[in-house]
Amino acid sequence: MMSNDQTSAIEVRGLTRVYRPGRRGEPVRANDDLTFTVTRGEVFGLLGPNGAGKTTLVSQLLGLVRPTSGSIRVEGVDVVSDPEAVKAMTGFLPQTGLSMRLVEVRRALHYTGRLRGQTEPEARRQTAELIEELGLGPVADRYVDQLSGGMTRMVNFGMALMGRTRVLILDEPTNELDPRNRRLIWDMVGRRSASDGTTVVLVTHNVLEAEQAVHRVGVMRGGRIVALGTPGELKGSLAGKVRMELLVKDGESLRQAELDRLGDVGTVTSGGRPGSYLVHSDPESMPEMVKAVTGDLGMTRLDDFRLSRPTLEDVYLSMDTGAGVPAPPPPAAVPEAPPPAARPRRSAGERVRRTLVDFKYLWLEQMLEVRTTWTWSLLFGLLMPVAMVFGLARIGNGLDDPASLLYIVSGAAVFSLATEGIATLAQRIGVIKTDGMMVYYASLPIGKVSFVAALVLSRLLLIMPGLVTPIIAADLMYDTNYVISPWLLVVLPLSCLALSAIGLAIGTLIASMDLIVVVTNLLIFVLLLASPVLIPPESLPAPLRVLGYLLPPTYAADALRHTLDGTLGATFALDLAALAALTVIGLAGATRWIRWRLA
Ligand SMILES: Nc1ncnc2c1ncn2[C@@H]1O[C@H](COP(=O)(O)OP(=O)(O)OP(=O)(O)O)[C@@H](O)[C@H]1O
Repeated sequence: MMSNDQTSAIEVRGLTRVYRPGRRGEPVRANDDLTFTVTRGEVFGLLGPNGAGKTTLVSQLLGLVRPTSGSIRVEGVDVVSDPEAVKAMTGFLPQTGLSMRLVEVRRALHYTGRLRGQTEPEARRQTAELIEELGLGPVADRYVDQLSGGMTRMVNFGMALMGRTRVLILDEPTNELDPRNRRLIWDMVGRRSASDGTTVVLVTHNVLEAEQAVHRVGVMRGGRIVALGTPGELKGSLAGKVRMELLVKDGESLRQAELDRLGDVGTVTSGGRPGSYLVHSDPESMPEMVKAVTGDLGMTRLDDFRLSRPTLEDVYLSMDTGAGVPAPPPPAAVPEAPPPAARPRRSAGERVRRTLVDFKYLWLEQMLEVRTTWTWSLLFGLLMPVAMVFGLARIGNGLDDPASLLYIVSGAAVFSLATEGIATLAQRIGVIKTDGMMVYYASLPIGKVSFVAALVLSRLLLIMPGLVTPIIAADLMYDTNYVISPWLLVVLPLSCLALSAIGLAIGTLIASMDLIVVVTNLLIFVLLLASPVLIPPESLPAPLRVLGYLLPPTYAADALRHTLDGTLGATFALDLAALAALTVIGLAGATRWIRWRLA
């Protein structure tokens, strides 16, 4: 989509990211003045211990985390000013928290392709190819969340490949995989880079395997790149050395005197697990080294020892302990970046079409996820409101009095709507945020409008039965004499929309899932206790009456009641206006507040 006449696909300059955890926490410099380039078609590995800043770096490459200072260009496009363009050309495999877990493997791949802008035939073709290539045939029609951890990872890897993007960012792609599948992943990464010219940035802890797969490695520590080069160049610091690996029996450790003795003949580092040590020395010192091990330590203390040439893992481990760190090479000379390629403007028609396609697949995904909870939804949507009508029959003058009946029916309908719409939608957003699924959605080139619309409309179908069943139930059992006005067609969906928008806004605004649950339950509780939804306001004490009119569901219940008894006057118009305003404020706010950038 964009072209850059330089050969560099990714240019990072002076990139720094400081996190400021809480009010009292010390600022954390997760990335500290990083400067490097990744050439087009290169497989670039990022290695480093936990907390080195690798995930922060890849999140910044995707525009999900905003840099504190410095710049990133992907294919000539500035990530900060145009993250959407970067997402459109980047496939991403996050470390955790992928969505599409409650749909089948085939759909997860297909929908991801469509959300990345593929046409229907392209998405189908690539889905079939990847199922074949990744060996997912036997599980293609199973739900992703029913697969083993390793299989899920394979599916997630396939999702990252959908759309044939120019850049792939893979955060620990081989986690949880067996050796055969690890090999398969590395082979596929190699093929994409060699034949399609795909640029790959991959984070891995698997140094030995990375050595086979990557062209260049950046080793990170404490937010900085402490070594950068090809595996061969990095091993240069240990070139000509002999490597001896020692494994002491039963995970015991060497005593200080023994470490000192080995230290006389070479550099000793930890082998990365208990009782394992690496000694690197000059070939001339080899006889002395063997003597130190077999004579001084004694074979009875050893489980194993072997001599070999150093590997990239040795370089990595030696850096990890601080011993033998190769001096970081000076920052690569980055050529002056060309001005960002002009982003071809999409026509308005094309933008609308894309938004609708995104909406369709996000909505389908949401609707299909509901399959897993349909029994509960059915129970809630159909039985609970009916049960409420009869449970509330003693309020006021009971169900035999038409005025009282209307209050109870519309109150029960709106109460059930508020529970489903406000509480479950807020909690759904909370789960999406806290489970890290937002990372997945935010990494796709989709708009927030389609995302929000798909969420709301998928819930709308679920909550509508809760609104309609008490009306029908009461009509079947009592002679209600409702006025069936066409306004019902406005009031029912508008009430659902308004209360869903409130749920969405609550879920979006509150950061903690626990707090979302408390707030939504509290809202429902207050609604029950103090609202003219269920009881005529005149029978309530004044403070409760006022409180009731502060609650949005009151307007929904009031509008419903007026529609059913045909009193469509000024109060009714006011109710509709309040519901419309709540819808607009809730949806516009949620679209604005949903954090597409994570930090
Ligand atoms: N949202 C955040 N708020 C505050 N600190 C953060 C945040 N995200 C990361 N950090 C801190 O930034 C540092 C780098 O974290 P990062 O996740 O980038 O490391 P990593 O190299 O990917 O680690 P791992 O290999 O364990 O995934 C760590 O000290 C971490 O605690």
